[in-house]
Amino acid sequence: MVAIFGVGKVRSRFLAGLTDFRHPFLLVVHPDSPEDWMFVVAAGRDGVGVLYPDDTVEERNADFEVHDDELASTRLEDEVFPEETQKARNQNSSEKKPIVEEKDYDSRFKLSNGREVLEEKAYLVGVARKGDSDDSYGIEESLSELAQLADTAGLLVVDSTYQKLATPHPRTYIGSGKVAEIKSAIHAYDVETVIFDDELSPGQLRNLEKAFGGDVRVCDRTALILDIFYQRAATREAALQVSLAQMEYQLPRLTRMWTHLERQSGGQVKGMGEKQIEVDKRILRTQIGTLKKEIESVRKHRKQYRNRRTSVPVPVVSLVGYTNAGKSTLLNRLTGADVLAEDKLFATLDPTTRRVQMKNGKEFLLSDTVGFIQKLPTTLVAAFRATLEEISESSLLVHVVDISHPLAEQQIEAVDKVLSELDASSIPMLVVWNKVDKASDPEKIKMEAKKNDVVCISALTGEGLEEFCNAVQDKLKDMMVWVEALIPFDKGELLSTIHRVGMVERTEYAENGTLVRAHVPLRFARLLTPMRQMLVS
Ligand SMILES: Nc1nc2c(ncn2[C@@H]2O[C@H](COP(=O)(O)OP(=O)(O)OP(=O)(O)O)[C@@H](O)[C@H]2O)c(=O)[nH]1
Ligand SMILES: [Mg+2]
Repeated sequence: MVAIFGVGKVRSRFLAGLTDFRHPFLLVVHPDSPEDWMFVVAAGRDGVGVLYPDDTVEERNADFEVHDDELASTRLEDEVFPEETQKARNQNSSEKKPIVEEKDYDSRFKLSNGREVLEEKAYLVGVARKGDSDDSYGIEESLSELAQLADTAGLLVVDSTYQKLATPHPRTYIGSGKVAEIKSAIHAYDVETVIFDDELSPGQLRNLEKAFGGDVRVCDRTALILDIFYQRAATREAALQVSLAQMEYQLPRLTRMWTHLERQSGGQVKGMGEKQIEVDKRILRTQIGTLKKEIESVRKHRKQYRNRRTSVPVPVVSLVGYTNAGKSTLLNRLTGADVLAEDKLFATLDPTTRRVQMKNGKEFLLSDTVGFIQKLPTTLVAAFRATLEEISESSLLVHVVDISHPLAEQQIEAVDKVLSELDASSIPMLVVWNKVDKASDPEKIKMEAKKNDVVCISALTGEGLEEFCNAVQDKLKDMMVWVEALIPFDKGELLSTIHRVGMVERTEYAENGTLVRAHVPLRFARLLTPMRQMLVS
């Protein structure tokens, strides 16, 4: 039997993510002798690590640094594992001494966007599949997006390369000639991290690290996106979802950590690897189970909240679209909300819903959601199911497109693909071309938009926003039903709700109430059934 004693943050050169060296860890102690901690398990982007008290200090110094002084300033973990963190604090408050000494690579940390990040040199590698259709993201565009992701994660991209292949190499993803070429580039640029544009298998990751040798780390697009999500998760729900996605990604990759450790220690830990991998996997599976349960309870809570909200018949409109398309800017512009909007990928992780009040008194709820990207890791889509349910239960989707982007068409396709994965393709959709102010030929774009039943806007300058709200109303009206009802005079509030959420065509005062003819949301029409019957009788 073991007891999970502390939760905090860990710094590790190969366990932690590329740039943000802080990852949650669990300190597992023996209940009979709590001073003898048994092991620390830490979930970092490059694997899940386990550190034992018997490990030599050299080994720990090489790969694992734990800073218990960071426990005091942990925000995310406070929210993820509040109780455990508290216990860890109590445990550590008496002896503030770090387990291992601080290493000198602190000098390599830089401040970026108010965060402490290590600007590592990264080299990007992609594979162009022979026979891929021309209308998908091209390899150069995909690599330039990968560079943007790397930049968002705080890395310094020094160069990139790609290879045309019919199918990726099963052992090393790229051919041996390309491996040699990258190896030279690693030496020439002093590269610390090589990032592949597609998800690599655990075996490919291992073989590539071996081939590049030294301290060079290999990671893939999925790990990079997971790291960005990890850096940006600011709420408990987002943190839970990202942790789950990270752990599911790491589970099959656990072996890598052990081979790495064996290599680092010159084979001293050989033999214990196999057994420990099983222990580690079991711990990780238990953790995954706990996280799933927590996320399920968040999902239930969210559903209850949604049900409560839908009892008020205001339609919910969700903004969907490629990352960086301008969804949050549009929400802010229309509602005066203060959602973070910036020129970085995945600025928004949590849905924010605000009421939009139009000039004519009509209103709807507008929800901002997490952006999509091509090659979106499936583990992330699965982990973010609770958040994304917001989308699948809305009355209308507004697909925000950055029309000034050279690959706008491919981005639209990528978004449609994710929406169909979420079973949301059947929800009515309004397409909005945003950033028209930035387009090279705005007039041409606007003409094109008219032909395609698309609204052109600039969330930044405010151009086209009235037209946008009218288009939303028109779409919502298409989903309403026609009712004629006699509302008794003592139900005045019902009449004002009809005006607020429906489209009133006519009202007439009769002897025993107000006669209303209007388009109203279906749910609301049901509420009016007795008053509709009054009219018939
Ligand atoms: N020129 C121009 N820039 C815009 C417009 N709308 C948004 N932007 C900029 O585009 C960048 C991304 O905007 P966000 O609103 O954060 O995009 P988002 O779709 O919410 O992105 P994620 O949250 O990452 O999915 C910001 O730098 C905005 O200032 C626009 O209409 N014109
Ligand atoms: Mg956003």
